[in-house]
Formats: sequence, structure tokens, C-alpha cells
Amino acid sequence: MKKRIAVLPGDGIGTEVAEGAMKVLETVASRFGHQFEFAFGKIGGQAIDSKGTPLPDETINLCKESDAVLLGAVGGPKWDKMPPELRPEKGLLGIRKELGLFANLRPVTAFDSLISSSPLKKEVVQDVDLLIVRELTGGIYFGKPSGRKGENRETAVDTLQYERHEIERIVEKAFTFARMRNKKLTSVDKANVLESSRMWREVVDEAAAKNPDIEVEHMLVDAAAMKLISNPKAFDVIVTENMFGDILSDEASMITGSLGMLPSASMRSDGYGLYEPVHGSAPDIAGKNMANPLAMILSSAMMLKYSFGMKEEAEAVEKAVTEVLDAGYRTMDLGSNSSCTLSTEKMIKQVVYQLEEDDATAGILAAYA
Ligand SMILES: NC(=O)c1ccc[n+]([C@@H]2O[C@H](COP(=O)([O-])OP(=O)(O)OC[C@H]3O[C@@H](n4cnc5c(N)ncnc54)[C@H](O)[C@@H]3O)[C@@H](O)[C@H]2O)c1
Ligand SMILES: CC(C)[C@H](C(=O)O)[C@@H](O)C(=O)O
Ligand SMILES: [Mg+2]
Repeated sequence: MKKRIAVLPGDGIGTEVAEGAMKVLETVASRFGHQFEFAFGKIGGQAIDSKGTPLPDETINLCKESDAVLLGAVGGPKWDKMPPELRPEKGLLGIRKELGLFANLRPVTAFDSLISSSPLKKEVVQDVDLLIVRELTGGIYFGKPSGRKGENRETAVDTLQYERHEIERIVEKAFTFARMRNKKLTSVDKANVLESSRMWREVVDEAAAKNPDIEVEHMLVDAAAMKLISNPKAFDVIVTENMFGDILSDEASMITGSLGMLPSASMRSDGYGLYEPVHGSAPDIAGKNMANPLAMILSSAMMLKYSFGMKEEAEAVEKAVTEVLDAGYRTMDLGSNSSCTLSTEKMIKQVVYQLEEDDATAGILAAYA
């Protein structure tokens, strides 16, 4: 299969980890006989510096003309004092909105060999496998008005607004995923305070009545934050609005041991998607060849599965990552076990090597079959 992939490495460790996803995809292409063409675009601080805007039109067009998008990360202290419209994050929010990517899937999987990397107890994290379905193009991130008011700009305004149809489509997606998994859906809101959350609950209840095969529960976001750490195994699929999903997913990353382990897919209904790690540009470790590339690599596996329908290829990538971790290889964020601590580049090489090894083993097994 021939596919064109837009690559937007962005800032900080974004460029380092995007390299990993491309190397892994090249290996997948040669192992499975596909052709992946990478087309590069600028976003975030990188785009501000060279084009004067965090989201140049050519980047939007490049994404629209591609079969899927890979994005590293945006942001950094260099641009933190920029006016709101010229912040790198505006580029990320803009591309999500522009491409209509309303459904952000953030799977949280506890790898057996990383149980001791988590700050939580072994019995709490072992076997956790949950999916956060985060609404991505509405809510307080996009509400109008927003900004400063008053003679001395002493009033700051952010507006939390949701249209019913925006809630309906994300809730429908969440039911679909719950059906494909363990048929349990937890809707997280703040219905004891927010009107948008009360409408959210109404929509979920209506959908629950139409989908009686799915067990549905409502949970307030503060309690959900607590439960995610005390008993994450109680969750299967979590559906929630934009900002709650942002916060809960970083929290949930600690179940896996590191923010550097969480991949994500930002999708619309036709299967088109942008694939990005949950983490940011990590200015504290950027340029040091220390970042964990696995969240980005696992995001590329999500791309293979969800946008290209390449399930076997996606599973091969996930298997290679699991094997590398089982063999004891770690990046710094997963806890320093000196002899097996790898740089970003070496971790990428290890995953590529494992993918090639698995291919050779599959070839040998086929010859004997
Ligand atoms: N999707 C995105 O592009 C995205 C997401 C989150 C934050 N950001 C931006 O990134 C910048 C930094 O934000 P932040 O520091 O709050 O969040 P961050 O996710 O960049 O980093 C938080 C902490 O996690 C560590 N970390 C993150 N990813 C890692 C990886 N792959 N390997 C090892 N350690 C990793 C960092 O070193 C840091 O200590 C900000 O400008 C923010 O707006 C961008
Ligand atoms: C950088 C920021 C705009 C972004 C978000 O809040 O959506 C990030 O935190 C994420 O989780 O993808
Ligand atoms: Mg976030």
C-alpha cells in the first residue's frame, strides 16, 4: 500500500521522537511491502521562527493532501511570552480544529515489564488497560469570548461552551470503542457545578438508553482523578470533555511509569487522523538525546491501525516495543537501571532492530511450516 504521511516534528523533543516514528515506519514498510512517503511541515515555535505564524497555510494544506499526520510536540520557553495568537500551542489547537479532529483517543496500557517504573503499587497498576476518549475541538479551549477586558485589562475571560452535536458525536465514538472493548463506559464531568456538564450527562443518558449492552456510569471529575490512581482497573473507556481529558491523561500516564509512554490518535469520523504523543516538548531534556521515543512510536502504530487499516503491522510495532522493554531496555524517565539505560537514538535503534528480528524469525518459521 502507498501512503503519504505529513510529518510535523515541531519543537523540543518533538523532533527527536518524530525521527523514531519515521524509522519504525520505514522498517514496517520494508517488512510488509508498503510505501510510506514522508512530507514535512512546520508547526509551533519552529513555524513562528521561520514563517511568523504557529500554523502556516502550507502546513494545513500539506496535512489535507496527506493520508495521515504525525506530530511530535510544540512549545517551549522561547515562545512563552508571545501574544496568545502567536503561541506555539495555538498551532496545535488550530490544526486539530482545522482538520476536524474531535476525537482524541488516549490508551493507557500497563506494560508488565514496566510495573516497577510506576510510582503506584504493583497490585494497583498490573493489567491496567483503559482508554480515555477526550473531546478535542470544543469546550473552554475554544470558547468565545476569551481574552482580557477592562481599562487595565484586569479581567481575564475564558468561556466554556459546548454545542449538543459536539457532545453527541464524541459520546457516540466512546460507545463504539466501549463495544469493541469490555463494554463499560465511564462519563466524567462536573455536573454538580457546570451547565455544560449537565447537558453532557443528558446526552450520555440518551445514548445509554439506546445502547443497553454497554454498562454506563457517571463520575465527577474530582472523584475520577482520585479513582484513576486508587483503582484504575475499575475503568474501561472514559469519555470526557477537552480540558478534563487533558488533565486526566497526564495523570493516568503514571500508571504506565512515564508520560513518555502514552500515545494518542486525534481523529474524525472518516478514519483520517493526526497521531501525536500525549507529552509535550519537554524543554528540560530537549536536545539531550534523553527523551523516551516510545509514546511517539506507539502513536505511529495507532496510525497504522486506525487510518491505514494495517492491524498486523500495528501489532508488529507494539510487539517490538513490548519485547524491547521485556529485554530490560529503558530510557531515563523509566528509572535508571544503569546497564540498560538507552539514549533516544539507541532506543529507536533497538525497536527497529527488534522489528527486523521478528521479521527474520517469522521468515524462518514460515520456511519450516
Ligand atoms: N502535544 C503537544 O505538543 C504538547 C503537549 C503538552 C505540552 N506541550 C507544551 O510543551 C511545553 C512543555 O510543557 P510541560 O513541561 O508542562 O510538559 P511536557 O509533557 O513537555 O513535560 C512534562 C515532564 O515530562 C517529561 N517528559 C515528557 N515527555 C517525555 C518523554 N518522551 N521522555 C521523557 N520524559 C518526558 C519532561 O521532561 C517533563 O519533566 C509547553 O510549551 C507546553 O505547552 C505540548
Ligand atoms: C499543548 C496543549 C495545547 C495540549 C492540550 O492541552 O491539548 C497538550 O497538553 C495535549 O495534551 O495535547
Ligand atoms: Mg496535555
